[in-house]
Amino acid sequence: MASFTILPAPSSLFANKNCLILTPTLASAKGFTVKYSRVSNSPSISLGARSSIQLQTFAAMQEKGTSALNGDLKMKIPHVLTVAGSDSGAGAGIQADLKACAARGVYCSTVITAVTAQNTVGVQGVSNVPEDFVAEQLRSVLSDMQVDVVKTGMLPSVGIVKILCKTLREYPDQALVVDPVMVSTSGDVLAGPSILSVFREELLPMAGIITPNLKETSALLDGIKLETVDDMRSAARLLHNMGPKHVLVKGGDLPDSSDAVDILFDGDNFYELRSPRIKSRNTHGTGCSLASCIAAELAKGYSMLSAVKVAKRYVETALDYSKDIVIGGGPQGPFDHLLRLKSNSRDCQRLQAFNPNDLFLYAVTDSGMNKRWGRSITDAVKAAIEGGATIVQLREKDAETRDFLESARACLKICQSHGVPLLINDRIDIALACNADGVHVGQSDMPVRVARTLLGPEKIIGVSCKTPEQAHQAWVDGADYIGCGGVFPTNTKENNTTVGLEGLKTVCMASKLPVVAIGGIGISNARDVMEIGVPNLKGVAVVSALFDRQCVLTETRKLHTILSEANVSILH
Ligand SMILES: Cc1ncc(COP(=O)(O)OP(=O)(O)O)c(N)n1
Ligand SMILES: Cc1nc(C(=O)O)sc1CCOP(=O)(O)O
Ligand SMILES: [Mg+2]
Repeated sequence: MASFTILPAPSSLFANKNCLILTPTLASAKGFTVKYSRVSNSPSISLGARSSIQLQTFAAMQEKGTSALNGDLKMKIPHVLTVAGSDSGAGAGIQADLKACAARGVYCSTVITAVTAQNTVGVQGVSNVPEDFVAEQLRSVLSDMQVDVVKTGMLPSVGIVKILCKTLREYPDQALVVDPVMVSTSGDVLAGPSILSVFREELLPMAGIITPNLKETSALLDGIKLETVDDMRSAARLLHNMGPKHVLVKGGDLPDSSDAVDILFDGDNFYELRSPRIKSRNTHGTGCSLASCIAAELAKGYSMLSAVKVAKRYVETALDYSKDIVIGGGPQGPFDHLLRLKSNSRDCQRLQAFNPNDLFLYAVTDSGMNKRWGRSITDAVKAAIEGGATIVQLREKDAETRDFLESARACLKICQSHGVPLLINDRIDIALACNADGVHVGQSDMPVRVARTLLGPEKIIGVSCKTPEQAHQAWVDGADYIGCGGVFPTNTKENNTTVGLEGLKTVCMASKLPVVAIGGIGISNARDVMEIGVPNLKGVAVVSALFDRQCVLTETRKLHTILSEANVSILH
C-alpha cells in the first residue's frame, strides 16, 4: 500500500485538471486511510485499490510537493458548511458559526433554516425558511463547493431534518457534526419535541459526532435524569447506540461541579474533558461555537479527540477573554469569537493536542554547558532526541534575541522532523516568532493567562510550581502541565529552593495537570523520583545530566533506559 504525504500540512491540494479534490477528511470519507504522522506533522494517506487517475494525481502531488502550489496544483482551504438558524443578535446560530470558523482559519458556507429575532434578553420571533428553499440552498452549496464537514444547528421542523438527511445521502462525502439544538440559552424553544424521532431515526445515525448539552441529552433519552458525571457516561453510551460515531455530552449545566465536565464517548473509550468553569454573563452561543470549532478542526484533518480538545480550549479562551465585554442589556451576552489570538493558518499545523506522555524525558538546553563542551545547540538537540528525549525546551538565558531566534528556528526543524515538541523557556516572543509548539514560564515570568491569549488555544504552556496553590492556579489559568522542583539541589539554577520527593508528591497529588519533576535529577536518582508512584507524574526534566556531559547521546540513552525500567516497575 503506497503512502503519500500532503504538503504543506495541514492544507490540502487539488489538481484542477481532473478536479480531484482531497482533504484529509474527504479522503477518509472516500475510504482512504489517513494517518496522522508525528514525524512529519502532516496527514498522510494510504491508498488501497484506487483508479489510476487518482493514483496519478496523488503521484503528481507527491512529486511536485509545495512547488506545485504555483503551478497546476492549488491550495484548498478547509471548508465547513453550517446548516442553522440566523440570530439577529449575532451571538449564536449562523453568525456564531461563521465567526468561530473564521477564527479557526476555515471557510464557512451557510444554509439558513430559520430567521430568529433575538437579542440578549431572549427570542422575540422565529420564522422558518420554507423547506424547498432549505433544499435549494443545500444543493447550491454541495453541488459546487468542496465541503469537508457539514455542521448542523437549529433544525426547526421535521420536514427540514428530512430534507437535510435526504440531501446528505445524495452528497455523502462530508463528515457530519450534529449540535442537536432544541432550546436557546434564554430558555426559548427552537425545535419542539416533534423533532425527536426524526433526529433519532435519521440524523443521528449519519453523524460523526453529536454534541448535546444536558437538556438535549435528556430530551433525546425520553427525559432521563442527569445529575452526575456517571449519569453523563451512561447517557453517552445510550446515545451512541442510536448510531453516531462519537457522542460529546456537555456538562456545563451539571449541578455542584466547580469544573465544566464534558464526556466524549467513541463506542469503546470514555474521555472526561475537564476545564475550570468560567463565570461570565457572556456565554450566549457557546454550544454553536463549540460544534463549529469541532467541525473546523475536523476539516483541517485533526482527529476527533484533538478536534474536541482544541474546540473546548478555544471556547474557554474566548469566554475568558470576553468576560468583561458589554453588549446588550439582557442577562445573556455574546462573547468575542475573534479574540486577539494569533490564529492564522501557521498556528493550525499541530495535528495532535498536547500529549502528557511527552513529558517522559524532558531535555532542557543550557547555552553555557553546550559552549563549555564545544557543541552547537542544534547538535545538542539532535543528540538528545536521538537518545530518546520526548520533548525539548530551549532555555538560553544568555542568548541575544536574534541568535536565540535563529537557533530556535533550526531546532524547531529538527524537532518537527522527529515529531518531538519544542518549547521555549521564558520568551513568548521567540515562541511566536518561530512558531514553536509552546512555552515554559515560571512564577515571575509572563502570566499563563496572558501567554495563552497571545499563543492561542493549541499551543503548549507549562508553568513552574512549588506548591499546591500554584498548581491549582496553573490549572485555572489554562496551563497544560506543571514543572515541579527543585526536587534536589542543583547548580544549574541559582538560589533555587528544593521541595524534595515529599514536596513533589504533595504538589502532584494536588495537581489536576500532568507534572514533570525538575532539579538535580539524573541517572542516579531518576528512578527514585518516578517511584513516588503518583499517576500524574509523567517524567523528569533535566539539564546538566544531559548537557553538562561529554556525550549527550549516551547520557540521554542511559536516562531513557532508567525511566523506561521505572515505568515498567510502576505499571506492575
Ligand atoms: C520543565 C521546567 N520546569 C521548571 C522550569 C523553571 O522555570 P522558571 O521557574 O521560570 O525558571 P527558569 O528556567 O526560567 O530559570 C523550567 N525551565 N522547565
Ligand atoms: C531550570 C530549573 N528549574 C528548576 C525549578 O525548580 O523549577 S530547577 C532547574 C534546573 C534544572 O537543572 P538540572 O537538571 O541541571 O538540575
Ligand atoms: Mg522562567
